[in-house]
Amino acid sequence: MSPRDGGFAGLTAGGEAGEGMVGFERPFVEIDDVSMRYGGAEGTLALRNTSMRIARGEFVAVVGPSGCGKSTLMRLVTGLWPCSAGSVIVAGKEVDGPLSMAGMAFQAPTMLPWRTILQNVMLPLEVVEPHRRRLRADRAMYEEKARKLLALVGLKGFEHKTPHQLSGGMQQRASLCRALIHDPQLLMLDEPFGALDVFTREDLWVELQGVCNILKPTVILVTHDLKEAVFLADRVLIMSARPGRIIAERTVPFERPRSLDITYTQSFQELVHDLREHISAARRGEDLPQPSAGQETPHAA
Ligand SMILES: Nc1ncnc2c1ncn2[C@@H]1O[C@H](COP(=O)(O)OP(=O)(O)OP(=O)(O)O)[C@@H](O)[C@H]1O
Repeated sequence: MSPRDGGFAGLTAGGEAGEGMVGFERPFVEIDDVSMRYGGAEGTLALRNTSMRIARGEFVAVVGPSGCGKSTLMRLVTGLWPCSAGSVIVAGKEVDGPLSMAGMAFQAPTMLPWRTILQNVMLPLEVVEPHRRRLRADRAMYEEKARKLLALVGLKGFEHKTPHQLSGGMQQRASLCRALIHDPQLLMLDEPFGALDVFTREDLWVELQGVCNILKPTVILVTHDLKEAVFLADRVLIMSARPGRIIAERTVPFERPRSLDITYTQSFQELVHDLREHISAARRGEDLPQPSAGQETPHAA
């Protein structure tokens, strides 16, 4: 994003790591034969020989039994932890430390209680270069961008409230804005709506879909909610029980934009049911047959 683009232009796909990558067609995220063990040789093997490919701009959901290594995968992709074996490559570069091009949102919105919502949303700009430098030069433009993001998720008028003056759902909306404020090319969402009631959650699916339609980031969403995975994703990856690896995937065939009405259709429910069967089998330590040819995608690892 350029500080001279007036702010809202920054609400479209792009960003520093994309510059000079015209014609960049290799997968945006490449995870090759990754294993991860916590706590040394005798520790917990969280992931074993996991591989996947994610295309630029693709929205991928990762589902699997509890404790199978989904959050671990997120940590490896964002560079918060190094992998024990294998490689993680994002935008053509091996990940060897925290990725500044990633925006993250987790189950708990973790807003700083003494800062206003606007200040919380702008927080990444104070720590992520080159925005930190640019923020000093053009604070008004970045503030405008934060306001526009907040308006996009229905928080216009709440900019100067503090987090405790907002509901859980409103805080989660603000945390999505915070994840998006530095124009991330990669959006990592780890159970972002897990703590919310079903109505708020569904509202936020629609809002997230709308935001992604404008910003077009590459998204990896970890979720236990299979409806959420099918509603939001282009492709759903299913992990085995720990040590986790991808055992199956499903391409989601529904056109965008999707309305919540599709969640009541037979084809939607069949896909959710199919995912549930895979996860039940994974919990029992079984692998179901791989997808038929029509369901495979070119990004499959
Ligand atoms: N910091 C850590 N130190 C040691 N072990 C860890 C650490 N973080 C996770 N683990 C272990 O690694 C395994 C995978 O954990 P992870 O949090 O990645 O799973 P998950 O699929 O995200 O779980 P859930 O669905 O329950 O959120 C678990 O057995 C967990 O106990």
